Amino acid sequence: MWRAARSAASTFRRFSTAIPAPCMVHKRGADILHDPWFNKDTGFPMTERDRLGLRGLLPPRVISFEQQYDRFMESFRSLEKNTEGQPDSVVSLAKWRILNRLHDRNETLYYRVLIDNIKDFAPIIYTPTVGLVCQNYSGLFRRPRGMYFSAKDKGEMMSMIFNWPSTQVDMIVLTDGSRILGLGDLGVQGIGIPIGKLDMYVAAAGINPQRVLPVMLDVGTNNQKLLEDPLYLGLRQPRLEGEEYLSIVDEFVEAVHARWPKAVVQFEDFQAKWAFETLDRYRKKFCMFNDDIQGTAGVALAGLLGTVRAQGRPLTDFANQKIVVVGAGSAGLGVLKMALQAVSRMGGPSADPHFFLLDKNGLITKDRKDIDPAALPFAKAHHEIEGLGLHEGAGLTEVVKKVNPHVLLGLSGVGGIFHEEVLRAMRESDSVRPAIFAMSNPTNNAECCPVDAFKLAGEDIVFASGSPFVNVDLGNGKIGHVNQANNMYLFPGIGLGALLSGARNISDTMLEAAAECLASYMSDDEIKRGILYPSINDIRDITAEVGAAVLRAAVAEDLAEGHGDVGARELQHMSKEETIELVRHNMWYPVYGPLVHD
Ligand SMILES: NC(=O)C1=CN([C@@H]2O[C@H](COP(=O)(O)OP(=O)(O)OC[C@H]3O[C@@H](n4cnc5c(N)ncnc54)[C@H](O)[C@@H]3O)[C@@H](O)[C@H]2O)C=CC1
Ligand SMILES: CC(=O)C(=O)O
Ligand SMILES: [Mg+2]
Repeated sequence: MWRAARSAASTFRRFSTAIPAPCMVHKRGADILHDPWFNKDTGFPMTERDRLGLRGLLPPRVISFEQQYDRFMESFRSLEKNTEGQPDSVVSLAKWRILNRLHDRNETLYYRVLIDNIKDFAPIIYTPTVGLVCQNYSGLFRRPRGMYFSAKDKGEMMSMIFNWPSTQVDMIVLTDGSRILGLGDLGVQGIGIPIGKLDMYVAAAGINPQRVLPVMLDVGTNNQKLLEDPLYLGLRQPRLEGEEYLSIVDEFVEAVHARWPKAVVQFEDFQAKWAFETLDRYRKKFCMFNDDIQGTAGVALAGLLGTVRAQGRPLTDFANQKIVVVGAGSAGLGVLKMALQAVSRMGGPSADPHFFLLDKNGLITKDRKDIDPAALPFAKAHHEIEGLGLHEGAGLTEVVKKVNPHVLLGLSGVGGIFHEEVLRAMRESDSVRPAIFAMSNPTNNAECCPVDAFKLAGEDIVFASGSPFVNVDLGNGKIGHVNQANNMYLFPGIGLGALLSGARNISDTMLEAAAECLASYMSDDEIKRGILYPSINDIRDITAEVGAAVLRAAVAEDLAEGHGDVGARELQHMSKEETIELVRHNMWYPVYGPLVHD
């Protein structure tokens, strides 16, 4: 098992400074064993046991990293076997617990098993299981991870930020818990999302785990069930609104930038109104982005461009694609905004995109009363739809039947909304490869499952979901490929590229560069087979490419101030290959480093 894992690991090792600089430790004895960053469990060599006061605190035999790795994987496989036949949620939480215990105990081993087994473990530490973990957080809570700033901390955040033990923080993922995946307002329990996203940062972008900070901004919750739960761990008050809310976010971002002025901040799973408002408020002021609006947009655009290639059409044909987007929240609107920019680039300012946007009240038109200003650019005018027999508020089935779209894309959070009639209607699509993107998370919130999609919409479709599903056996040796259209393919590279360029802020051009890089990663042969995104096993490789593309875009726009030893001028003179090498070289890789000098 180790041998196989090691060969995958050797791919990663190429990108890293294989032997870490000697890392000396100021702690002694049990304090080292209780510090997951330094702890090697039974792997401490005798010299370190002698000199760090560890003798007698461990059983005498020294076990190698490889043996520890194999032992963990064996326990994991036994757990899988022993929980066979139990409900999915029980099995998933048991798997999460065993990984979380390792995370608490020994970070080096944890991140190594995570990196080497990312395909198996991403669904546990990330979507879908992370959703279940958030829902059950109060019961699962054993020890804290990350930082919690609450409305009660107003006026104190500047000093609180110095309670964080690491001297340097590079990457922060921040949530207020108001829209966790498609699960709604989970209050303080949403902390699981920043933790999972940052685990992906370590695995995919090689951000040093000592330099990441998951943050929960607890401004209350409107989830009545949580407010009534005696074990709920967050503030038991309704959410702050308006200026009161913004003053809390303002205070937090000021505190963070006072201590770590160059940290990149990713806003995650904020309800739409605050997602847009905070992005607007901060994006020109410091290096931040909103993953749900901007990361998702890039991943969706890359997939949409892939569907044009899958039809055997030139990319410029993107401007002619009829795309029905279901869900007009932070993700759906982010996707359409980026798609509109792409259409304008391809077809010029007079380009006329064929986008149809629906929310819970149906098709959005300019006749909509109290229309969300962010949805207005995508609202259909009467003359654009009267020929199709469509109207304000038309339902999804009617829209699909009358539009015959090339693409049906769901970011609604509503499980099963692409029901039988909708999927059957996609058979009449004007595309030779109709595309169905059921992007909502977690699994139960997907707009449809791939088995239904291939069965009802036809075997020639291209399919993508936000959470992982297995490929579909279509019989006769044919496979219906299931893509995972998830922002995990971009946010690690956006964050890493922004960090290593020392970008003052994250521009649209940097985000476009990320999307284009992902779009061009796939070969024509893969695209023809309906494979739009790389295997998650290649996530470090794709992240290196995306990170370098983002970095080059920051340099080209004169936003890069440099990072560490590499200044802005040096970045300007780097070739494409050199930027990729720089990014790879900066990726942290988990190996036990010596804790004492020879
Ligand atoms: N695959 C990925 O990478 C990502 C997936 N998502 C998923 O997208 C979903 C939505 O996220 P946000 O846009 O942030 O949420 P949101 O709450 O801002 O927006 C949801 C939208 O769906 C609409 N909607 C609700 N019920 C509907 C119905 N029956 N028919 C049509 N539209 C309906 C709402 O009116 C709203 O416009 C979530 O499930 C989230 O997990 C979000 C970001 C990234
Ligand atoms: C993937 C993600 O960011 C979401 O579902 O919110
Ligand atoms: Mg999200």
